[in-house]
Amino acid sequence: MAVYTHVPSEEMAAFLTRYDTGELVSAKGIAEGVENSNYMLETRRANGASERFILTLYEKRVDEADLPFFMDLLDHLGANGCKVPRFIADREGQKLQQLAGRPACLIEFLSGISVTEPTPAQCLAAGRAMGELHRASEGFAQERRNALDLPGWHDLADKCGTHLDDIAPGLAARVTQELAFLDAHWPNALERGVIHADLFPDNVLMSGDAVTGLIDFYFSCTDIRAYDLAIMHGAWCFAADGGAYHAARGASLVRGYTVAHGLSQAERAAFPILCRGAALRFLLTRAYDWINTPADALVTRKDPLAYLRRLDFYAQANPADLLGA
Ligand SMILES: Nc1ncnc2c1ncn2[C@@H]1O[C@H](COP(=O)(O)OP(=O)(O)O)[C@@H](O)[C@H]1O
Ligand SMILES: N[C@@H](CCOP(=O)(O)O)C(=O)O
Repeated sequence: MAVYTHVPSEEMAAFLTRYDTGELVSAKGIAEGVENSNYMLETRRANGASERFILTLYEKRVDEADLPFFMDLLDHLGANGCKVPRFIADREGQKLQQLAGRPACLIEFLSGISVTEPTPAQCLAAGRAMGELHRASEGFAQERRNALDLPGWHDLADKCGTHLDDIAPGLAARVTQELAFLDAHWPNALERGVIHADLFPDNVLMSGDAVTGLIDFYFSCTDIRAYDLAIMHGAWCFAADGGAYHAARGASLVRGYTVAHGLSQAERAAFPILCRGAALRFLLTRAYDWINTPADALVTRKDPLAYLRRLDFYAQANPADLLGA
């Protein structure tokens, strides 16, 4: 359950009077997500027309100072043909508000559902959507450092320390060994650009095989572009429990991306290493949350070991199996 901050309905209704959205009819906390508090709002205008919105209160990892970057990026991507939600301004032109003591924004609602076990056709469409996103972001001039880059993984591993071994015996040593490998082999020279950095199936809204929306840009940053595809590969191409690898999903995802954006020889050659880095990144953030979130907290902790299994897979994978022919 990701509603960390409870907003009384009177406060929510008063908040909405700042906007041209009509009056609040219903507000429901959204169970999905782990980072922020999200509510689905329904409003009704004087003419009876109803509309839906997302209300997000920023918690935990989102720094308020980064919100203008995310807002400008989504404006830019939307203007360049990507299906991303707009941040909605109040009557005075303000998009960033305070609600219940937290930074908060009203956001356009996009329809669609997230898939759990994607088909190759859905992977193709999702890969294409990421390729289009990377193309569309080429004219975006702002930059944001990725705090969860290789030095950031070292920091996280240090913070987790020997508690990693409470999750699985030997995990601390495995992480140290992997960091040493990545320090020696990370492909820093690859092309960089704006990346989403968390384009998991739950952040892609779909209708059948078509992508209807890309959401949750709160990790977006400037980093190696093909690393974004590697993150997607780990998130889309394994059984939901992190078990079996589905080669047909991997081939379709990469094909969709390649059609929309292209993937250079250097990016292909480095892809297994990028996948190892992506797997370690999610292993570490999940492990950190596992260690630091009480077992009875309202949020469902995500399993770090599902990413250890992916890491082990990528460490011995044949590149052709990851990329398709
Ligand atoms: N713009 C949107 N349109 C429709 N649904 C959304 C939108 N933004 C968020 N959601 C819903 O809220 C859930 C949590 O949002 P998300 O941004 O992923 O939260 P978190 O940052 O906490 O992980 C999503 O899985 C989706 O169901
Ligand atoms: N995708 C990450 C967690 C971040 O959650 P999201 O709901 O913001 O995508 C993971 O699976 O570890």
